[in-house]
Amino acid sequence: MILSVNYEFLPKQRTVRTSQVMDLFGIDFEQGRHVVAEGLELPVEQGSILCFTGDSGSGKSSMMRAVCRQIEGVVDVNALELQPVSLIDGLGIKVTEGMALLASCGLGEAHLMLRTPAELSDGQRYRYRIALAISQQPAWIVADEFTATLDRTLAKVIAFNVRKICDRTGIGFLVATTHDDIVSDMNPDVHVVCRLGDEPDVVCRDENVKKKGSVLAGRSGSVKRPESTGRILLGGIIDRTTSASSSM
Ligand SMILES: Nc1ncnc2c1ncn2[C@@H]1O[C@H](COP(=O)(O)OP(=O)(O)OP(=O)(O)O)[C@@H](O)[C@H]1O
Repeated sequence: MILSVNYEFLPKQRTVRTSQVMDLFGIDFEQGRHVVAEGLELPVEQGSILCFTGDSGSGKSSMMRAVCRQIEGVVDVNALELQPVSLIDGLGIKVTEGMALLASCGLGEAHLMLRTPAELSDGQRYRYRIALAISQQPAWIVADEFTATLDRTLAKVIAFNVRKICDRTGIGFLVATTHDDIVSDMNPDVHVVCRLGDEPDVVCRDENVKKKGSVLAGRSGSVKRPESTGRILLGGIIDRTTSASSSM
């Protein structure tokens, strides 16, 4: 897939104040565009994970939106409508499958499964959105601000589980985050590093592996497990996820 993403410099609405700013910075009406990417080649394959990282404003969301315009069957976790029913009811799948899925998204405790989305914390609600998106088994799930509302240990666990779910179900993921600490746990097929004022870098997992001559490349069972957190509840998530994997 070839991506070109750019925005016109000039304001949509011209006012006296916008003209003054343009004068002050020497911007005239013919002048340029803000280029995020120009003719960037991105290998987008069904069932893969593309992870966009970079500073705020570097173009992660813009790039993801551009990819979404060229693929089909996309569910956006941030656009999902949450019904005022318990989490386990809202998924609309078998109870055992629902429990396993919620556990893999860090919602493995019974008292959480029985709550409605409105009764969750922001971070819990985000995790529920991911579970809900997965329950719909779309071709692609897009998650902007991925794990931004989560503590970093939990974020890494969720990233690790997303990799496993991708490998197991064939659902593709497009995720964007300023926190690149999740990249090693998620082990994306394509890592797009967006840069302020420069073209993004594209790092492909297979190429990476080839370059390093490593055996990390396998599509399953090769993902590095996050280090033990020592937190009982998080440990529970990992344990439950392990047993959940077989039923999904
Ligand atoms: N509709 C638009 N029109 C003009 N410029 C835009 C538009 N959307 C985004 N931009 C600009 O493109 C650049 C990249 O924005 P984008 O939202 O893709 O960044 P981001 O890396 O996702 O940032 P953040 O982490 O803060 O969400 C920014 O400078 C932004 O101002």
